[in-house]
Amino acid sequence: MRGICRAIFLFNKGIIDAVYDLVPAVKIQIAFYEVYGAEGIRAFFKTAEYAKKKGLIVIADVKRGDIADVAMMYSKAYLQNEYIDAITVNPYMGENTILPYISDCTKYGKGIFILVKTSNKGSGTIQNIKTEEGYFFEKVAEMANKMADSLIGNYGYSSIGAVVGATCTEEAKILRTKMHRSYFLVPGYGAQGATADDVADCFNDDGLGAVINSSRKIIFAYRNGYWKDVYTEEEYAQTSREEVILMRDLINNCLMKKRS
Ligand SMILES: O=c1ccn([C@@H]2O[C@H](COP(=O)(O)O)[C@@H](O)[C@H]2O)c(=O)[nH]1
Repeated sequence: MRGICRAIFLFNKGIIDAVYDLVPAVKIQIAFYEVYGAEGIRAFFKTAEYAKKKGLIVIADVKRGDIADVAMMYSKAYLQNEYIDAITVNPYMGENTILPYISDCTKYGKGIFILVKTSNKGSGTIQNIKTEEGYFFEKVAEMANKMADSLIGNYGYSSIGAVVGATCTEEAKILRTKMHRSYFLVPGYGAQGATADDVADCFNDDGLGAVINSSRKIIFAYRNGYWKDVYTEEEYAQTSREEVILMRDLINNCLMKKRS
C-alpha cells in the first residue's frame, strides 16, 4: 500500500509542478485516497500540502453531510487543516447541518461549495423535482444564497460557493442570476462531456465567479487520442500542461465572444 500511495503522490506532484502557474486551484477527490486506507489519507494530505505550498487554492472534494455535531468533526478534519482552503458539502440534511462549516469558514478564512445542481446524468431525479415555488435545486440555491450573504469578502464574493455541473447549462443560467456573490465550482468539463461553450454562463459578467473543474481529461491527458501521438507516458505531466493551456484558451475565447 505504501508503494502505491507514494506513486500516487509522485504522480500528483508531477502534475502540480507542471500546471501550478496556470491554474488557481486543485480539487482533490477523497474517494481515490480513502480506498487505500491510512496510507491513502496520508497521500491525500501530502498532496494538499504540496499544492498549498505551490500557492494553489486547495479544494477537498469530500461532499460531507451529517447532523451538526458530526459536521463539526468533519469541519475540524478538513477546514481546520492548514493545507485545505475549501470543501464540498452536501446540503440534503438541511440548513443546520451546514452551520458548523460556516462557523469555521468565518473563524479560519475557509470556504465551502454546497452541492446545488450536480453534473451527473441522474442529478435531475431529485434536484429537478418541481415544487410550487420552483425546482428543488432552486430551493437549495435560495438557502445557500442566504448563507452566502452572511460571509462576503473584500472583493464582493462570498466564502460560501455552489457546485453547479458544467453539464447543466440551463440550470446554470438560472443559478447565475440568483447567486451573484457565490463562486461556482463547476465539474463536468471534459470527461463528462461539457465544453467551453457549456460553462460560459457559469461566470458573472465580470468574467469571475466560476472555477471550472476538469479531472480525468487533465490528469490522464497522456492517454487521450491526440496527445498519445505527441508525448510519451513518461511525459504525462507535460501533456497535462498542454491540456490545461488548451482548456484555458477555449474558455477564454468563449468568454470573450460572450462579452463582445
Ligand atoms: O456535480 C458534481 C460534483 C462533483 N464532481 C466531482 O468532480 C470530479 C469530476 O471528474 P472528471 O474526471 O472531470 O469527470 C470528480 O472528482 C467528481 O467527484 C462531479 O463530477 N460532479
